[in-house]
Amino acid sequence: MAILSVNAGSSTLKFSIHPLQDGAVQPAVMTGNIQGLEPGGTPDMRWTLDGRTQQRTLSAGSDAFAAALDGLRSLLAAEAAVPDIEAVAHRVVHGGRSFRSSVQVDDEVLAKLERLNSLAPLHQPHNIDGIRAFRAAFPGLPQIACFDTAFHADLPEVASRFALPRALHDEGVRRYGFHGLSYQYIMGTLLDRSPRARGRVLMAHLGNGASLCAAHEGRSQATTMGFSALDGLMMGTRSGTLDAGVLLYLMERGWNHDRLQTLLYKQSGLLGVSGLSADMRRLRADGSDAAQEAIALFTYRVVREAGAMAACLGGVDLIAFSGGIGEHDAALRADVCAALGWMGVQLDEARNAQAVGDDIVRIDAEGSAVELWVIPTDEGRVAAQAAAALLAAH
Ligand SMILES: Nc1ncnc2c1ncn2[C@@H]1O[C@H](COP(=O)(O)OP(=O)(O)O)[C@@H](O)[C@H]1O
Ligand SMILES: CC(=O)OP(=O)(O)O
Ligand SMILES: [Mg+2]
Repeated sequence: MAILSVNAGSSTLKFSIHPLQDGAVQPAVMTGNIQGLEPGGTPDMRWTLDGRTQQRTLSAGSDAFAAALDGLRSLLAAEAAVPDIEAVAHRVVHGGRSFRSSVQVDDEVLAKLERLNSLAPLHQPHNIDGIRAFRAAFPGLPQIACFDTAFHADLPEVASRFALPRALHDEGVRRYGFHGLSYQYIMGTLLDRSPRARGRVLMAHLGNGASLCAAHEGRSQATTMGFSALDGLMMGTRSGTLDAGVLLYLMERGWNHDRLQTLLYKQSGLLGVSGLSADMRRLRADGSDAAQEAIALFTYRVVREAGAMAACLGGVDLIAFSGGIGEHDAALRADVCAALGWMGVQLDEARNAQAVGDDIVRIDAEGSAVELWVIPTDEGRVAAQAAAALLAAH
C-alpha cells in the first residue's frame, strides 16, 4: 500500500507516491508534476519512476484539471511498479485557527478551509480545488489535509501577536507562519544527524515562496511569514514585509483590493525589482544591473531577517538551507554566510559548491561556530507521514 501526496498550485500539480512499510512512510517511488493547469492551458505531465523521467501531453478539453486527474489515474493504473493507493495527502497552506494538525476531509472541513481563501489567495483556492477534484476522481479514498501552518501552531504568544487592538487578535488576525511541512522535514532530518539540532536552529526555505523559521528543541519559536504568505522575505513575485503606509498611499490614489492583491502577490519580489523574471536561475544568467539589484535585495532581506531570528533565539547553533534557491544556489548561500560572519559562521567554499540539491550536505568550515547544512526538502513525504499517522490512529 502507499500514500499519494499532492501539492496543487495555481498552474501546477506536484505529486509523489510513498510506500508504507510496517506503517512507516518510505521515500517516494514516483515523483511528478503536471504543468499547464491555468485556464486555457494544456496539461503536461512529467514523472520519474525508477530513475527514468517520462513525459505525456494530456488532451485538455474544457477542464485542464479534470484532464490532469484522468492522466494521473491512468498513469497509476498502467504503471505496475506503483503500489495501491490507500489515501491522498494534500498540502493545504492555511489551517487558520480551526486546524492545528492534519485532518480527514469531509464537507464540513472543506467549508471551513474555503473561508480561509482570502488569507492565501495564491494557494488555498487551488489546494481546495485539488481536494474536490481528487474526491471525485478517487471516490472512497480518504483525502487528508496537511497544513503548512501546523508546525507553527505552538508559536509563543509574543511571536504570534501583532501590535493591533486585542479584538483583532481574538478574531484571528495574528501570525500563523507557513512552509511548515518543509520545516518539519528539515527538522526531522537534522535531528537524525546532529546533536545541535535540539539547540537554536535557523531554517531557510528559499523557493518561489520564501521564509525563515527559528526553532529551539525542534519547535518553531519565530517565523517570517505571518497572517498570510506575504510577510517576511522577498520572494519570486511577492513583496515580503512592506510598510503598511505604502498601501494607504496607494489606496488614497484609488488602488482597489484586487489591484493591490495582484501587485503584492504577483508583480513584486524578484520579478518586480528585476523587471525580468521571478526565476532565480534566469536572473543569475542575466548580467543586467536590474537583475543584480534584485538578487542583492533578496540576499539582503535574508540576512536582515536572519539577524532578527538569531536575536529571538539568543544565538544560532545551526543553519539549514532549503527550497529551490536554498538547495541549488551556492552563490546565494556564500553571500548570506559571509554576511553572517559576525555570528561565527564560516563556510567551506568547496563543499558549498558541491551542494547542488541532490543530497544532504554539511557545508561549514572546520572551526565554524555554527553548523551549516543544505537539506533538499520533501514536503510530500511529511504530508504522507501525517496522513499515515492519522489513518493508523483511526
Ligand atoms: N540551480 C539553481 N540555481 C539558482 N536557483 C535555482 C536553481 N534551481 C532552482 N532555482 C530556483 O528555485 C526557485 C523555485 O523554488 P522551488 O522550491 O522549486 O519552488 P516552489 O515553491 O514552486 O516549489 C526558482 O527561483 C528557481 O530559479
Ligand atoms: C506558503 C508558500 O509561500 O508556499 P510556496 O512556497 O509553495 O509558494
Ligand atoms: Mg514551495
